[in-house]
Amino acid sequence: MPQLAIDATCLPQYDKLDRPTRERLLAATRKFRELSLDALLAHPDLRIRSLPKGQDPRIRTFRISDSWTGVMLAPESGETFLLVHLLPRDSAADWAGDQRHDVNPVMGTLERRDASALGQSDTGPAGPAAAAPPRPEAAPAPAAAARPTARADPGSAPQAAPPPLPAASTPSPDGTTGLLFDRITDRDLQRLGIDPEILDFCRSVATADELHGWAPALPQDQYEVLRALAEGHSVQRVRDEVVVPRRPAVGAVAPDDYDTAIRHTRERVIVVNDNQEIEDVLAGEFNAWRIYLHPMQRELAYRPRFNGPAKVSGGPGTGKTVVALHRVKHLAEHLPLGGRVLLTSFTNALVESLKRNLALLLPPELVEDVDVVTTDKLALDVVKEVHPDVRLRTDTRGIFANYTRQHRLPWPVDFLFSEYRHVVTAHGITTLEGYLDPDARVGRTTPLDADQRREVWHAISSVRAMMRTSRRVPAEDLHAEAARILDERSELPYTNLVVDEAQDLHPAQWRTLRAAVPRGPNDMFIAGDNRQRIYDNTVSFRRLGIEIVGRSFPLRVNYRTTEQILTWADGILRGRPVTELGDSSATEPGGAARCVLSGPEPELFGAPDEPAELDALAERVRAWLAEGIAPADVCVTARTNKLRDSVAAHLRARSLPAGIFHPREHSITDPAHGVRVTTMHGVKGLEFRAVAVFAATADALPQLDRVTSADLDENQHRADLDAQRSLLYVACTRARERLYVSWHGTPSPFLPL
Ligand SMILES: Nc1ncnc2c1ncn2[C@@H]1O[C@H](COP(=O)(O)OP(=O)(O)OP(=O)(O)O)[C@@H](O)[C@H]1O
Repeated sequence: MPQLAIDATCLPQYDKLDRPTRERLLAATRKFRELSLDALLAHPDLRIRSLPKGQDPRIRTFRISDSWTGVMLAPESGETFLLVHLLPRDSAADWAGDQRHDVNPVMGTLERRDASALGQSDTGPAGPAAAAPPRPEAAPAPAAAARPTARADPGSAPQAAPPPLPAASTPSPDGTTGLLFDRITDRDLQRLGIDPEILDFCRSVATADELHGWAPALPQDQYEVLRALAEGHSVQRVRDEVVVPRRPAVGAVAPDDYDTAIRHTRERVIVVNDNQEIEDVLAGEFNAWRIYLHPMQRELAYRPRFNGPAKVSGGPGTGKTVVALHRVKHLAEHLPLGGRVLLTSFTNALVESLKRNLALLLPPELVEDVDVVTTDKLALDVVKEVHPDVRLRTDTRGIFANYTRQHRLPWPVDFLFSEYRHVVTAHGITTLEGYLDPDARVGRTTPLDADQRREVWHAISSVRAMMRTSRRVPAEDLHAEAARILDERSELPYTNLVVDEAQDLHPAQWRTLRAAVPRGPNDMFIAGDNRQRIYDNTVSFRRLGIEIVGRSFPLRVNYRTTEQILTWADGILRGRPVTELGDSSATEPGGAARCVLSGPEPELFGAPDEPAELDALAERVRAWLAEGIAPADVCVTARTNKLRDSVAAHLRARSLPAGIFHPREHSITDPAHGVRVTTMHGVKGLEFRAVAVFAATADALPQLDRVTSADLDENQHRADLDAQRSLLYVACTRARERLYVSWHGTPSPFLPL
């Protein structure tokens, strides 16, 4: 029975079809699944045709309607049909004649090239196809093409005309030609999967921009290899990060085994198993991330075994959460009898969103084996088993403030609270001797002599005792207790643990996590990004007994944000080295993220006062809605609850559908489908087509009452400022296509203006 597969790069074209044509396409695709090969080829409505003699014999066209034609790859081996494009009837044959599909010699993937544009068509550059001008598609972004918005658009007008075919150049006296790939040998290029034709082609490319211009015409995976080399990465690294993850797990794929290659090209191709799946895929009712993973993402998520804790890091939108969710799937599918997986994160809002997405990815029977809870809830549950009356306290700073006032201590409350959070509980210090240890306060800039330390220790111990007596315990102490209880148990609650947004966890929370799962293969899988650390926790995995060495993996392709938005947002962090997750003393290895999407530059607006800023915001939102962006795809974010409320009220007063978004419940006050208005903390982990950041003014960012004064502790002062800078960065990088940032009066010093 024939099998149907769909190339994700053709999905954007589906959006252009009217409803009756879509229904006809669905009916046609069902036939590909239901009829025998002979019946299919003879079907009077489908009118399956080969291309004229001399062109790719594997390509067939079929009739969708009088005006639309489908293009299929129909390999001679096997019975898998790959739907590669949907085109107006009069241009389908021309397009199909220009393309060639091959099996990559090293990666075993199915790639498409515009052979005509590259002068590599079967009929040769002088043939009829070559006479047509190059007609590159928008960059065939891996899988991102399947997203509902900002899709690549095969077959439509080119985004930018490609440069003319590069001409061969003459070597300079030193033997080099000044061309892009001079430093790479032919042998290395071949080993990386570059075939002889593309090798010839790339020998004459002079600049990365020139290469980029040719992207739509080049075989997709070979372009990925060339792009990574052009960015200056070593051959070894390109092999490890681009080639190896794409290579088939078992053996090589023969050059004429298209059937296997189609099934193996999991990044771009979906093999549909039933009619419902066809409908879901074509109707865009599915989430691309459920099916398409970048080879690197797939390799990490589905690697059978890590010999201990593994870490995935990468900038915003690089798919860390997606990888974490797929890892949970893999772990749940391979659980030993009685095993359980914990998926955890920092806030209730993040956990709720993980729960929702996990339910989309896992069948219900696997969801049963996974707990999705915040790390604090985990600790509370563990402690409650022994002390059922204990509750979590959230007003700890207030208790310290009362104590400081009542006892007229010589230190401000923030100093004492910070010693409690960042020294005593962060380092797990349990005795006065431990606190007196010269190393206990490493990194603190306010010195304390031994007598002062005794006094501080006494104050902290007294506040802790009060909180214990009341049975309302702050998270830091709750975790210390949970870790102690777990350490004494022989049976631990989980076999595997996956952490998302790991950058915000406090060391005490990490101790609970470490203690909740036995050490061994696949014990911990950690995803996070220190650029996005918005709470002031710094962590050393090594000191916490979480040994990552050799199991740390960067993700570098951004699927969410346009290049224009990410480049601008990166300016917010300018000059600040990005540190490694779990090792703040090391900087993350270089290699900027590449964005698969492109769009307009962010829009910036400085208003004279708040009313003028509100007016401009309302006009911006109105314009987005007029452009066709759905209200629920628009988010306005502001620093405080008060600003959020006033923005929502103002937008509503201007007859715009806007409601306050509550991230924890993932709910919105009326109207249900309105524009989301929320705080900057509330947008963490989310994404929207259009984001407006309101009131990025000097007095709101940084909010100085949340920043330790430099007199108290310089390092803490810097860390607090960094956390607020990251907050702005997080807010801006939630935008997929449009970003608008406004302020009134003096702009925030964090803005890259
Ligand atoms: N391979 C992929 N193909 C298509 N889309 C992808 C892929 N990987 C991730 N995405 C999409 O990119 C967006 C960002 O993914 P995700 O939220 O996992 O990134 P992240 O690194 O966790 O982001 P952040 O750290 O900013 O929260 C999502 O819309 C996701 O569905």
